[in-house]
Amino acid sequence: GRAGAAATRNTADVIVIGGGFAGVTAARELKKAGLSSIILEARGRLGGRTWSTTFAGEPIELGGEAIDPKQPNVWAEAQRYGIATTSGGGLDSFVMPSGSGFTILSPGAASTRLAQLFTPFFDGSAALFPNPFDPFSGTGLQAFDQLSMRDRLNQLAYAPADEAWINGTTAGLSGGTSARGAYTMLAQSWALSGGTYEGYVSINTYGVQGGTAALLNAILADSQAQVRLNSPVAAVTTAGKTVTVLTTTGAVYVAPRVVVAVPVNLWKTIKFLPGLPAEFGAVSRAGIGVPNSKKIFMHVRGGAAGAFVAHPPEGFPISTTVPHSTLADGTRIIFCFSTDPQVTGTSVAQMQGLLSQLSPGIQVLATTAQNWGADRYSLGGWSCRQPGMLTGPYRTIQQPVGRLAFAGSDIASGWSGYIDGAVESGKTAARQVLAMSSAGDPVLVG
Ligand SMILES: Cc1cc2nc3c(=O)[nH]c(=O)nc-3n(C[C@H](O)[C@H](O)[C@H](O)COP(=O)(O)OP(=O)(O)OC[C@H]3O[C@@H](n4cnc5c(N)ncnc54)[C@H](O)[C@@H]3O)c2cc1C
Repeated sequence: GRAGAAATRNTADVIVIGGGFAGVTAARELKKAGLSSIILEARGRLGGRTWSTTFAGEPIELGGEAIDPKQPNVWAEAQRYGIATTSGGGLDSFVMPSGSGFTILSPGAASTRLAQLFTPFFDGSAALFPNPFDPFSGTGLQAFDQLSMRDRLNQLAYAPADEAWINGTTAGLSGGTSARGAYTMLAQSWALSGGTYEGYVSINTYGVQGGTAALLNAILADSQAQVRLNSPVAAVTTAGKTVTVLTTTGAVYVAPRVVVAVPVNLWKTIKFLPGLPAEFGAVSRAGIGVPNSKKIFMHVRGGAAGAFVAHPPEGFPISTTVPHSTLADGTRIIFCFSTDPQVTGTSVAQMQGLLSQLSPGIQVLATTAQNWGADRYSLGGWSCRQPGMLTGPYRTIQQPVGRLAFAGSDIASGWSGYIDGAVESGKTAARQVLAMSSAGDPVLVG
């Protein structure tokens, strides 16, 4: 009847909560297996922590950007849909810590020393992660997982001038201080990169032609999912064979199975009935997406360092700084990261003050930034597990609970913290959904 027809519109074989790479990939994998899905996305756009937009007339990515052949899940998606990759232009110099300031070096000289300094940091990574796509494959993981990146720096007792070259990277990845991020997080990325500094830095070489949105949209089209934007989920209730999903706007969706593909940091904001195992709430409250995380784009002119990469030390208000593109008039677009609560990224004067220290004479013309830490639908930036998480609750939070499967780069087995991890986890969640028994499920029409 009429009431039944109205109810079925909000029904599919699977409800996918969250329309980032993890959720969209899960929907596509489910479609391949013959299951329909509805994607409920809180924002007015898909993509989550990837966001293709423009700045100074150029295409930019305010979130995740680079993909690499060493990241097999996302690379395969680009190949599957015939989406080409891009790579950046030339590089003039590296700007590195020196005394209380900075020095401008040739890329070759700086890279050689960076490799020398980083290599001992990662000694033993291959034993910890012999199969780097299975984070539990190694021996001795338990003890190493208790270490923060700061603990590891301290173990190696670098001379202060040496440590300053690499602690900006460990602090930036950790979300502000090297004491926050787990050493095993970076050790696993290193192992995934083939165990060399060159392999590790090369993962930032390639972008996606047409932006990450082009890749996401290709996967989405294949999923044939219905997409409901502006649909933040407030509650997920399982009763018998039915999961009922309620949005903050009062819409109700029902399905026999659900994929929860929101950031881990958002789990604590959704009311799950019955409640999830304690590990889920504990990790969500502690956080995997790093706090205060910002990506800042700047349109600049001139400067002594030319097109430069900078690695400011821990405590400097911005971290890694990278050239993006050169415009026809010779001005440049560059970007940097910051986890300093005092840095907004939207103040030209503030960025001018900081960049002048890196590349004297540089002129900042305009900026734009995204604060992922403050964003209510990410509550954090890139993923970085904290000490003890991998060998503690991580296995549990990768598993389904009843009719709910969980997805997201934050809980990936391989490249957690990367688009690749989101794609991997979407595939895993779809497999988990397919493995859930369908015996006695309600027959859904629609
Ligand atoms: C600044 C920055 C730079 C990065 N750089 C790179 C890079 O160069 N290369 C790389 O590979 N990775 C990079 N990453 C990481 C990469 O962007 C992420 O790992 C990946 O995009 C995460 O995808 P996801 O689907 O797991 O989560 P998300 O993209 O966060 O998707 C989750 C979705 O859930 C939605 N949502 C949240 N709450 C709700 C709710 N209650 N109801 C419904 N929907 C909800 C969100 O709006 C979002 O769309 C970067 C990340 C950041 C922040």
